[in-house]
Amino acid sequence: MSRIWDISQALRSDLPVWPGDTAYQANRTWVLEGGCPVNVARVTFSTHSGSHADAPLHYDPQGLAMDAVALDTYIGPCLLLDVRHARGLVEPADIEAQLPAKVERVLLRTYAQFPHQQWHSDFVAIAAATIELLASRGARLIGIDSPSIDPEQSKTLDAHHAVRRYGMAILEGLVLDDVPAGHYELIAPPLKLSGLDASPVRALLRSIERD
Ligand SMILES: Nc1ccccc1C(=O)C[C@H](N)C(=O)O
Ligand SMILES: [Zn+2]
Ligand SMILES: [Zn+2]
Repeated sequence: MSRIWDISQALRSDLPVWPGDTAYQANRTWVLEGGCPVNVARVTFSTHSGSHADAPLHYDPQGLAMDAVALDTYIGPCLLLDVRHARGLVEPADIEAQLPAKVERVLLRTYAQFPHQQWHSDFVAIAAATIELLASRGARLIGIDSPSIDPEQSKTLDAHHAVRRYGMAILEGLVLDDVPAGHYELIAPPLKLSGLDASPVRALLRSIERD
């Protein structure tokens, strides 16, 4: 019997968001009462809310938008690595020993405890050299529990541009506290948001029955 872990943040009104970005907001537009047969809501949120996928368009003006990316990148075998020892940037030395010769998708756990209630500007990001190492091992997707693979104050977005050079996909804002490091099936397709730069995902990990 396989097990499923939900590694997604809840999208909710007190969701911490990137400084200056759009807060998550939901309003009831139809209320099931007095002859109205349904409840319906309207939501407003940033494309980078919670657990999300970046589209190449986010960091490349000619990049593919969210509705145009290949979906198989977000579904398939992945390796979750525990890099809670990393400080500032996850460097190649932080993961090399745990990295197989070939890997398709890598998720990095940087938090001892995911900060659900408050924004931390000093989150751990990823060095461009680490993206290059992952690409050299065949990685098509890099995921992290931090809100970005680059530091909050970065203007050069070195990790995002390394991802662009290798055509990799990005997941950010994952919640990895409850999942032991190891091999899983990742299921985290983005919404088909036409022409947009990112999308929230319902990210799941499913255990792999090893024979
Ligand atoms: N909302 C923003 C507004 C401005 C600049 C960055 C963000 C981000 O959310 C960072 C993003 N998650 C990233 O892909 O690095
Ligand atoms: Zn993002
Ligand atoms: Zn990003």
